[in-house]
Amino acid sequence: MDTCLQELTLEELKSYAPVIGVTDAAGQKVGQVEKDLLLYLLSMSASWMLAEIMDRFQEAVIAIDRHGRIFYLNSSYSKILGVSLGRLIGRDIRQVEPGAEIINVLEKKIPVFQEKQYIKTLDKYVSARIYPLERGSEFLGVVSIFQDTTVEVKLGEAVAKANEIALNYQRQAEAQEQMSRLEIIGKSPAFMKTVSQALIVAKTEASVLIKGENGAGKEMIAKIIHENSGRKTKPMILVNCAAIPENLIESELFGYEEGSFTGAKAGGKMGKFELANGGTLFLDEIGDMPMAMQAKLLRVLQAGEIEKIGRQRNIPVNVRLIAATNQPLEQMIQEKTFRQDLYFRLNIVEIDVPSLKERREDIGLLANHFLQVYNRRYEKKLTFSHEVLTFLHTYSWPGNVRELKNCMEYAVIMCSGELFGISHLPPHMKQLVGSEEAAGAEVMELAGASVQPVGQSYQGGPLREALGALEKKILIEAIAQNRGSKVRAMKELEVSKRTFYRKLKEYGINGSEKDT
Ligand SMILES: Nc1ncnc2c1ncn2[C@@H]1O[C@H](COP(=O)(O)OP(=O)(O)OP(=O)(O)O)[C@@H](O)[C@H]1O
Repeated sequence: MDTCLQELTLEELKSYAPVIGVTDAAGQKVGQVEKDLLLYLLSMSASWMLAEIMDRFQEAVIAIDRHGRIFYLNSSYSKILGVSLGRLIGRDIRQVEPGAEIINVLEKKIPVFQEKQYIKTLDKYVSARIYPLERGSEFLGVVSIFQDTTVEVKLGEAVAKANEIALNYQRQAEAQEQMSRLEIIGKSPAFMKTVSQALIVAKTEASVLIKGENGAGKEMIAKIIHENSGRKTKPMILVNCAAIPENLIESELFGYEEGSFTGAKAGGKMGKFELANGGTLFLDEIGDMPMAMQAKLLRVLQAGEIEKIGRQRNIPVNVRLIAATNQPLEQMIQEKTFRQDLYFRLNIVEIDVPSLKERREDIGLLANHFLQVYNRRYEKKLTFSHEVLTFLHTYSWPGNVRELKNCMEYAVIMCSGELFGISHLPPHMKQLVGSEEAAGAEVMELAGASVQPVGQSYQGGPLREALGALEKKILIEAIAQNRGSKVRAMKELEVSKRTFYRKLKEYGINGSEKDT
């Protein structure tokens, strides 16, 4: 039978007689051809066409049969992997590319899509789609189609890096701005990292546990968090857990109703939780909170409401909690003096404030700042002598920034001239000048030393004022000798908590607002 070959499909061709007559476009017989030869030629031309098409793809294609033998590769495969096709056809994929994902698909027969796969030997990234090849229920092999995404990935990484740098820069600028607004001094990387962490956590509602030595600036960091949070228009209330007698802590925190106990104030009393409602409650020296109180605090944090003494119904409160400590709470948990459940509730985010000796770059800045502050306050014009500056940089500062601040105030008060020399340092520092202890050693033995008379002669004026000035100096010095710990200074001076904190407030020592 004569036929027009272009119109035949392979399937139709198979049903034809072994010899097929061939006509031209006008229907004229032009010759004949054997069916088998025609079938062969057609199958060749089909696979040749397919290969031609596949070679136009930018994606690399590799196909293996069910035994793992490579039977097809397109030219992008050889370009991306830098291998010649001839060397790979017929080889076992397990030997060519051991560990390749295509081997997993061969074994599991489940498709795999990989976004960013790194090929170490080529230093290239590829994204791949790997499918099992099936005809009906028969498994034939696997095809993997992948793309070289190295340029995109590296570009993406460069953009991410640039963004990170820009973000860091922005964070640093933000940190600087906040620091100057709140008069917080520092430039050391360690301190700047702490400030940056505070700014990040400020935007969240997470409870924060601030750790650091006495006087290192934990309260300052708490202020940064509050001032940069959504609660900044509401109060930040400070509670120094160490300064409140154990029997008063509950009424301080939760308040009481009028007439709820003998001695209760008329009209009752608002507790710190109520005062901080909508804002932030800063619990300083949380390690000093008695165990019974820890349990009550935990209950409040879990329930979001307080039990006011003498009141029937609980009061809902919305308070963000920031706690601070210089004590090893983890060890206290082991010793059963601090509740583990409370620790986890408080320590959603932990921020460490570095001690001053861990950031000596900040000493000069801080010393200068405080000298200017007290020069203005006491109307003086003190400048540092060379020896004092050297000493300040080598001293170990066990009381951290607070000790440095007190030292500056002491010198400005004591110095009658304009040059701040060694003789104007507090006695416990003066005696270290030139000694090895000044150079980084802890002044442990001074912690228990008795307070020395400060040795300033009477300079005129009423006795009441002269005694007041002397009392203030003694308080400052006692705190400095106790490495900034007010609690220890108070015990050493053998005065009641009430008197001690009233005097601190009276003389404006160390921000009396936290000493509730
Ligand atoms: N970076 C700083 N810049 C300026 N002043 C600072 C800085 N750090 C701390 N201070 C000042 O030092 C004193 C002690 O700081 P702060 O009360 O924040 O320390 P603390 O770690 O909370 O102390 P404590 O352990 O006694 O609670 C405060 O008067 C504070 O104003």
